[in-house]
Amino acid sequence: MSASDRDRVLAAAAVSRETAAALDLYVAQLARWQTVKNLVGPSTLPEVWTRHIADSLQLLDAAPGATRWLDLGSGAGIPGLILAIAGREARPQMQVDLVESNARKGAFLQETARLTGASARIHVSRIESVIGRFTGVEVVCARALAPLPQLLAWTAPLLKSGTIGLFPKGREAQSELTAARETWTFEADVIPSRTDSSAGIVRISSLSGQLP
Ligand SMILES: C[S@@+](CC[C@H](N)C(=O)[O-])C[C@H]1O[C@@H](n2cnc3c(N)ncnc32)[C@H](O)[C@@H]1O
Repeated sequence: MSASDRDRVLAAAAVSRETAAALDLYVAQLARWQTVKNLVGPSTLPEVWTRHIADSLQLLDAAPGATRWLDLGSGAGIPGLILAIAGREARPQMQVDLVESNARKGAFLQETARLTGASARIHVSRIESVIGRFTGVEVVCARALAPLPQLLAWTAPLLKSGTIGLFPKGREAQSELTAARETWTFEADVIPSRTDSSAGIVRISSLSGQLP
């Protein structure tokens, strides 16, 4: 891990010392669990501040003021737990639900949420089993989980009720949008990623129905 990456990311996020300490704790937990549980791609760990933390934090600006978040397929808490740790400083009502089916990742999320004091609720479950339980969600997000048509199939009831979808994507963003439009009607824009010039955040709103 590069100390300068850390300092740059924290300065850009303009977080307090308390939030910085909680993010440091998250990074320490990730490094500790990674040695035995392999939570993230090993090659990404040295770049954790840019590849995971900054990549997650940029979602906050894609949904200004939103405080009720749902993160699907959270893995090691990316982006959901990072948003729960850092988002509450500017948004005291911040509450993030995280859905992750893998038990060892779920255990990491439970322990790290507790240690960091994050306002996160962890659901160690399959998305299909729990997605119908969530109400009042302002933003649903998912990184590196599934192609856009599958994400929309899972989240359609929320997106039809006014929830915004934020889905970080790589070069495949446009082709996945085209594929999704074969089935769904929605408004979308692609916000350029601040951490990867070839990537973007697909923002979906106003999903209005499944075409016949
Ligand atoms: C490639 S990882 C991405 C993790 C994290 N979002 C990230 O960007 O690093 C996908 C995660 O989704 C979880 N997952 C896949 N299908 C799922 C499902 N149907 N329900 C819940 N979790 C699922 C996997 O266990 C895995 O941790």
